[in-house]
Formats: sequence, structure tokens, C-alpha cells
Amino acid sequence: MTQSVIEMVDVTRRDTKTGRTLLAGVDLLIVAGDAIGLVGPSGSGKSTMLRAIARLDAIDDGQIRFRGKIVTVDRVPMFRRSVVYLAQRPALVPGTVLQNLTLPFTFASATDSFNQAKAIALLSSLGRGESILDQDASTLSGGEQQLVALVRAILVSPTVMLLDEPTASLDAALVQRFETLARQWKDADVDRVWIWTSHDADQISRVSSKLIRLESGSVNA
Ligand SMILES: Nc1ncnc2c1ncn2[C@@H]1O[C@H](COP(=O)(O)OP(=O)(O)OP(=O)(O)O)[C@@H](O)[C@H]1O
Repeated sequence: MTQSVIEMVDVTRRDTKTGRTLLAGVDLLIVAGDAIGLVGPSGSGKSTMLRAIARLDAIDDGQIRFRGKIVTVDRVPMFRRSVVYLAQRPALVPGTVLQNLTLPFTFASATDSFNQAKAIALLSSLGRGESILDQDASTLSGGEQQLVALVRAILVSPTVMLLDEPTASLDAALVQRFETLARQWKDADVDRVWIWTSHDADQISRVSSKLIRLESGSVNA
């Protein structure tokens, strides 16, 4: 039987100020191993949907389930170790690259410790030497910051990555490096899942084996 990883059950989200519906009763089942391309016009709700799945934004109705269990507030810290959201603009904190990479391992929910050798190996596969660890993250280019954000996500060893136009501001060479590293993470475990949004049709065809189309906050089959 195919194993349910993420489920959205009749999920509705409204704009708190205007009451406008942003997600309209979305039902979705993501199973182990899925490589989902999430597409739709600008403003159709792709980021809203990924942020709802990641439990970064509250929903008004419905449920988000992970491995069949509702992600209740008390489960969110552990859920964040399994389901990682990567935004178009990397969410790095002030400090060095090392401080950014170790951040998830400083949280109370951390179940394992930071693996510096693995971090160095990942950075090296991106053509970056160990010295980058001591560099102030704010001095990196936007593209390099996004690669650091991907390395940080991989070090957490999640089951699910939610990739929200992650390469939109990267040049072609960095896009290729980003995709290669993300693919290595995914292929290392057949159960791993990603949902990847992009306006680049070629990228969507490279990274997805199933498509979900959003239109005005609803999923179109
Ligand atoms: N926090 C929020 N509060 C109110 N409205 C929001 C919020 N976030 C997004 N929206 C609105 O929800 C709609 C969907 O936005 P969203 O960013 O999810 O679309 P998208 O499909 O990701 O677009 P794009 O492809 O341009 O990134 C838009 O009309 C947007 O203005």
C-alpha cells in the first residue's frame, strides 16, 4: 500500500483582513517518494499552500496530516524536523555560515547533532571550500545564500522538502548545482518527497513526476 506522507483535508485559508479566500477547501494526498511540481499563475496560491502545509501560516478550516496524524500545535517542533520549507529568499540569520548551518541543532526539538564533516562535504560538492563556514552569511550573494539554505535543510535530514521557487534568483550554473544537490538528497531515500514550485516549465519537467495545478486557491485535476 502506498504510504501517506502529507495530507491536506478540506483546507481553507482566508485573508484575515479582507476575508478573501486564498485556499478553497483543498484536498491533497502526497505519498512516499512523490516528486510533485506545483504550478499555477501568479497569485493562484502556491506559496500560500506550501506555507499552510509547513504549518508556517494558520489555516481557517481543515487539517494538515503528516504520516496520517493531524499536525497539532504540540507536534509542530518535531514536524519541522521532517518537513522543511525553503523560500525563494533564503531565511538566513545574522552571523556566519557555520552559525546558520548549526541553528536547527540548537533547538530543543533537535534529536541529533550538527555533522560538520557532512556540511563540509556538501559545501565542497557545491565548489565551496571549508573557509566559507567562517564567512558572514550577509556577505554571500543571494544565490550562495540559497545554496547555504539548501545545505542547512539537507543536514536536518527531512522527509519532505517544500521548495517555493527556490532557484528564481539564481543564475544557470547555480540552478544546476542546486538541482543536483536537491536530487542527491531525494534519491538517497526512496520515501523522500518534495513539492516544488516554479514558473520555469523546463525545471518543473526536470523535477516532477506528478503535477498539481492551482487556480484561484483551488486544485485543478
Ligand atoms: N499573508 C497573506 N495575507 C493576505 N493575503 C495573502 C497573504 N499571502 C498571500 N496572500 C494573497 O494570496 C494570494 C496568493 O498568493 P501566493 O503568494 O500564494 O501566490 P503564488 O501562486 O505563490 O504567486 P507567485 O507565483 O507570484 O509567487 C495573492 O492574492 C496574495 O496577495
